[in-house]
Amino acid sequence: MSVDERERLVEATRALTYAVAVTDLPDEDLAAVSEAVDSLSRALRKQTRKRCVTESVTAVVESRPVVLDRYNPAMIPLEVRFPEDGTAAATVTLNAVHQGPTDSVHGGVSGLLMDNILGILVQSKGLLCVTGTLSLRYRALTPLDRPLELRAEIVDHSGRRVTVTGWIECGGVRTVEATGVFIEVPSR
Ligand SMILES: CCCCCCCC(=O)SCCNC(=O)CCNC(=O)[C@H](O)C(C)(C)COP(=O)(O)OP(=O)(O)OC[C@H]1O[C@@H](n2cnc3c(N)ncnc32)[C@H](O)[C@@H]1OP(=O)(O)O
Repeated sequence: MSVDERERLVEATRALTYAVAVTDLPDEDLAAVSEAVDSLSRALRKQTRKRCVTESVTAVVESRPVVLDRYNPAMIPLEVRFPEDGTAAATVTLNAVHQGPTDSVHGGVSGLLMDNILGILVQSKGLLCVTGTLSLRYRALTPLDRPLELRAEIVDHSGRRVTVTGWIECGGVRTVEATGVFIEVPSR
């Protein structure tokens, strides 16, 4: 499968996930849809790989911007920009698929976004790290269906520890603040 065709399939699957999350069809109509979806799963499983397609670390260091989780329909694709000031930035809009409290983003999903943008900033500097600690402060509910601005900046690098802070803002209101301690690991 070419990469473009894979991306198209992933996009179509995300659209399907959204449709499943919000459909209000009666039960009698859902049975036929379930059968069709099962049949698609069977068709795709005729040939499988062990793990999802991901960006290589080299691509992350060299390409600007980089798109995270482009090929995994269960994850949130994030186009990350790297401004001249050394930070990382991204804009994303979430929908009912990632709903937590009414009309708001699930807190764990905000944590995922923060881990990803903080982590990719560290990797963009050529540092191979894993998340050691991620702390989150939820200052306000993060709305669904509105553009969210994500930001990350490195505040300290001592020994193997890289400390990164970041936040999510919506309409100028900061809803989530994060601090991550990333630990350098030997390259495998
Ligand atoms: C591609 C897009 C970006 C993706 C971003 C997403 C990244 C992730 O989610 S990674 C997955 C989640 N993280 C993990 O699974 C990590 C699991 N943990 C581990 O592998 C290990 O505990 C690891 C590597 C963090 C530390 O183990 P180890 O290599 O033995 O380190 P260790 O010798 O104990 O400590 C090394 C240094 O790190 C510090 N450290 C270790 N663990 C932590 C921690 N959890 N928090 C803060 N500091 C820590 C130590 O204090 C020590 O500091 P110093 O050098 O200043 O004395």
